[in-house]
Amino acid sequence: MPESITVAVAFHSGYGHTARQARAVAAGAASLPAVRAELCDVAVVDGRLWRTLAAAHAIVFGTPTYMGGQSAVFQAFAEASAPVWAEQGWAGKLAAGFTNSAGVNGDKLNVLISLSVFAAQHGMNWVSLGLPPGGDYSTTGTPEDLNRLGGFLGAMAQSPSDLGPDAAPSGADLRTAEHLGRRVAETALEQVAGRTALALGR
Ligand SMILES: Cc1cc2nc3c(=O)[nH]c(=O)nc-3n(C[C@H](O)[C@H](O)[C@H](O)COP(=O)(O)O)c2cc1C
Repeated sequence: MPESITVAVAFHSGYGHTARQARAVAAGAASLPAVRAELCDVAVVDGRLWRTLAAAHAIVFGTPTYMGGQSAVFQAFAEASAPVWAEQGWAGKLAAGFTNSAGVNGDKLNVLISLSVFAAQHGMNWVSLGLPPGGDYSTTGTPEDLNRLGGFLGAMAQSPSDLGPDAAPSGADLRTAEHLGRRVAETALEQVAGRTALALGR
């Protein structure tokens, strides 16, 4: 068992809303003992970023939804990862994803699908959100429910277009992001323990 497990949160945020979601994912991961979370802003693509991601056991990818897709800055990072892809440097790592947009729907699912395909191209193992749908899914739901936006592939958050990042995303969406970070960290701990038991290195 290594001394600690590292979960990297590789994200872009144009105006700060998705950055709050990223911090919540990191807080959820770091809430487990022996887990360290590293926040990586992919707007800065440098050697430090690649070294941090190479050392991580899991990478959670996050981006705002812009024009129904991932932001151009995130996509530039994704394309810059091609040399890592060529060597399958992230193969076997865990991956997960999150996105935030102004619309309740806003085409967020398209972004999560794109992030999961990106992870699959890298040979990573995708961790889903693992929560039942809350909110308007049933008449007993409330806006305070975890997963109030009813996604399964990753964590979704919604920030009304006239609220700043001090006021959005909502507490429920941030707790949903925390849940994702914790779930990824738990899965990473299980994976490392399993590999140790089987004496498989990575
Ligand atoms: C260029 C651009 C495109 C956008 N496209 C969408 C969209 O397709 N769907 C949506 O619901 N919101 C869209 N929005 C709103 C953003 O997703 C929303 O403001 C989000 O909170 C921004 O996150 P950020 O502060 O991390 O950049 C768009 C915003 C911008 C600037």
